[in-house]
Amino acid sequence: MVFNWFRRQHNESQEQAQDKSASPTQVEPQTESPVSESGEVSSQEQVADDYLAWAKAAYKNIQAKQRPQTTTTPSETESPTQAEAEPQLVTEAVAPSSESQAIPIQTETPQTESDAEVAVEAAEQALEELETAVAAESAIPEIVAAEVEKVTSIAENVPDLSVTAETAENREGVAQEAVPFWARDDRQARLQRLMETAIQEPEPEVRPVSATTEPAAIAEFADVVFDDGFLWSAEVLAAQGRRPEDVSIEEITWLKKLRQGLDKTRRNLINQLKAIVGQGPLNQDAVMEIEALLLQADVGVEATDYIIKALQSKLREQALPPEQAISYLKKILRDMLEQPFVESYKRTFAPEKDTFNIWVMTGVNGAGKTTTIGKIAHLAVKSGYKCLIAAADTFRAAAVEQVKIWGQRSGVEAIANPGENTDPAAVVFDAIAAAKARGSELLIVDTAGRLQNKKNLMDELSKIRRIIDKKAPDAKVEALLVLDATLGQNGLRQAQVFSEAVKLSGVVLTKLDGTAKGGIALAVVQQLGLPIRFIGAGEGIEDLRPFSSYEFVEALLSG
Ligand SMILES: Nc1nc2c(ncn2[C@@H]2O[C@H](COP(=O)(O)OP(=O)(O)OP(=O)(O)O)[C@@H](O)[C@H]2O)c(=O)[nH]1
Repeated sequence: MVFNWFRRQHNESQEQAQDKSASPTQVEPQTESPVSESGEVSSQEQVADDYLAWAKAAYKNIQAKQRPQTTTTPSETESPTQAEAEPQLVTEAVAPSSESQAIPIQTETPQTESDAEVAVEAAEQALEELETAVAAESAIPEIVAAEVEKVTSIAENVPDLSVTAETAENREGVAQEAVPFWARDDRQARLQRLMETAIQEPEPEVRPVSATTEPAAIAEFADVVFDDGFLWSAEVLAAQGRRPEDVSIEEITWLKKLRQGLDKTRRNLINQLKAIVGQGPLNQDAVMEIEALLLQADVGVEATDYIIKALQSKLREQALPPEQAISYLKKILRDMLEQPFVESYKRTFAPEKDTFNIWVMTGVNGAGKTTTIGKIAHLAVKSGYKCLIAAADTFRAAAVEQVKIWGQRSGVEAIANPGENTDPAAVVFDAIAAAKARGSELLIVDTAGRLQNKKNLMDELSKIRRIIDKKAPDAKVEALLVLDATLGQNGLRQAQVFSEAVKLSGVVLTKLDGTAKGGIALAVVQQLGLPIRFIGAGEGIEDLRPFSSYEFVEALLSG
């Protein structure tokens, strides 16, 4: 059952999800007692205990999901080389991505695992080639020698490689019979050298699975200390009604990253806001202070006015302690971010399964368009979609190369037109034909982001649209604007131009990591009326996720 990263649920329930008006990311959070099912308002300690229990359960499940990869014992059907190599290389808990530090209890990152697997495969292949060479009637000494050399050099270069004496002897035994007499002495000497150099490791020691991954120990977790980021992420997921058994380490890692990314914006906002809103109805000074804070975070004038009015009217009605005032502020922000869904836009933004979806990506150069295309392609592949990229930013030759590289990273082919300054619409034409021929479900179209001339931009985008309408009239077409969050209010002006040139389905906000201008998300929604569809918080392939107003606001305002 594939997890759909766009819908944040397993694909099995996609059909039902389409009927629902709210996606899981928009589930109204249970602000009082997120985990308790009794309906009673729990005490804060009880709530904290519930979250902790949830975090432990999630941790247990994450560990359990990783365990099958980590405790593999060699099966009888495996070749001696595999059987000997695996226990040695893969006995520690394995983190699914390079971000293994996201797991609160540190485990060894198995960096050597894939290297070694590749090396074992290479050695196997080289030995096979050697056997083939020596078995061939026509084999000549030079070929045999070259093959032996190859095996030897692989073994020399990979100290962990468990090509053991037995393996080499077995191979040799098989090969010896087939070796013509004239090759034997030379080969014998070289194989001897191979064995001497390849046997680097003693008998592989199968280390016991650590106590914390044993079922009994998992159940307890009494002395597990979760880091703050893990607990916060668990709390955010639990509050949205997620179940511990459905949560993956990638989701936790992403939330930690988002929170970390918004750290600068949050630190500038939260303490001062708490101090101000905790003093009862807002006087003129308090209003000005909040205004300054929000404007500094690039929330924008209109959005700031709206927030202050909403906050003020609530605080006039009722004096709230700081925590509750912040909770109310969070609700105001969430409602603002959700506003586009109330009137104009569908909440869920995911490629429809078994349908031809075309997503046209727009944005100025440098906004992170190429990177975003690669990340979305990666999400699509992970979610089980057949995906293709159209490299239609033909304005810059480097853009085509970049998008191809990102395509390779995500395992998605990029259709490009050789030659400089080719017609982007022609690339789209070819890409649609290729996508149809291959039964692709999602075609992501890169476009040039020339802003210097609005007319050019409009012409180019409308030409692409015309081709799409003609070649794929039944396709479900969306257009996304990629916007660099670090540009703050300047980015809004760009967004304005693009939204006049093409009907946008939403915005991808990139580079939220490390900016103090995270409030720009609110300005985009408030001033342009566009929903945020994805957010990027890093340069890595995993550093982009569908936008969730709840998660964003929590990351922005949780103390
Ligand atoms: N920190 C950070 N950097 C990002 C993010 N997204 C993209 N970048 C970086 O921004 C730079 C520009 O990204 P590109 O994807 O090449 O931008 P583009 O819009 O395609 O621009 P051109 O390649 O000039 O057409 C690269 O160095 C990316 O690594 C993000 O979410 N966080």
